[in-house]
Amino acid sequence: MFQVLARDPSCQARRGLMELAHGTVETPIFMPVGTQGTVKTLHPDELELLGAQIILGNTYHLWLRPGPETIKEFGGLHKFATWDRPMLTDSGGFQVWSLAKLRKITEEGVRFQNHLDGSRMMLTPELSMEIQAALGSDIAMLFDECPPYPCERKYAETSLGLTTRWAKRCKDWIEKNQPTSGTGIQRHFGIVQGSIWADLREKSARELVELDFDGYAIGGVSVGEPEEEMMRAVEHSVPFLPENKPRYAMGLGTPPQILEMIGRGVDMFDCVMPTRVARHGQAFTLDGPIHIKNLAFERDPRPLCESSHPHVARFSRAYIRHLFRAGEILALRLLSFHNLHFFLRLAANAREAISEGKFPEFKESFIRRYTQS
Ligand SMILES: CNc1nc2cc3c(cc2[nH]1)N=C(N)NC3
Repeated sequence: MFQVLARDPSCQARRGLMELAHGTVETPIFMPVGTQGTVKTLHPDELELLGAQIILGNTYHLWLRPGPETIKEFGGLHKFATWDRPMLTDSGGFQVWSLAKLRKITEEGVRFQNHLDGSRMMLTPELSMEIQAALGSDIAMLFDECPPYPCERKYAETSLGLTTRWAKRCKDWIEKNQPTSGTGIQRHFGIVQGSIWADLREKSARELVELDFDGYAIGGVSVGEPEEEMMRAVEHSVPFLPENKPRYAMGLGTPPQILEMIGRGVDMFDCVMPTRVARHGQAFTLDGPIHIKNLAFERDPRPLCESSHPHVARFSRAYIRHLFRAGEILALRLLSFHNLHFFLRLAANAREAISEGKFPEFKESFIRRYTQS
């Protein structure tokens, strides 16, 4: 399922290939987030034009609406959304934590109030696996418990025990029901927890590796902790994860954070930032982010960035600023397209640099230029 093609000689960065049911994914990879079955404002053809290899969907959102029955009737999420490349679905653990109200965590699962209509619901490891099988994603995330940041050590310790026991229940469900779901074998990734404690991160990683999954995510990061805590959580987890399996840092991050993580041996990333900040007028450039509403761009004839995709580079900053201030939907689409292209190119350039054995130099020069302005 995963093959390491090249390792940078002076850091932990590696280049790899993931063979999935809907195609091959090169790593390091950035995965656009398509929470409700769409990457906001963009058509699947545009995602292909961007070179997106794999996108994310969310079990929690799609379970609540339109519901797994509808999606199953269309043959799974790929057919429903007409996206025929790989998809990864998150398990709902984090979304219940971050979105639902009145959460109650029990050994059985998480009881909560649906954030759409307030109805009481219960998500369990088995149900999360069942929903993801119905979605037919290429990679399904295990159902985990996400400790808030900050939290007491005791809480983190108890929580990671629950995450491991839930991982075992997911594994039992998979072995009993291995969903080929008509769209080929679905892979499953465990999620390492343990919050900010190195020994708990090690314990969580070892327990998940013992259960043996197709890949491993580092969870409990990008939940409001300081950047150095995020880096340490990865440094304390990666050494206990198998070299020959993909590693996925969930929910992050900025371009510099992604490069720092690649240098620490992380292969996969997802973040809503590129598309979310686009809807607020922020565009990423090699000289750092710009806010298109800024008066400075009123007559600026240049494209958003020198590395912009032709699909967007044909428009001046002045024109996009006008559209954005006029509330034109095209502004949101152009900025979303541009920002995703920026993140996808960052990953593609990182892959090249790793193959050339020059990743540290690439990382340093990118971050220097990106942060100097
Ligand atoms: C935006 N930050 C973020 N941190 C995350 C952490 C997790 C996650 C999603 C995240 N997104 N999904 C999980 N199932 N568990 C851990």
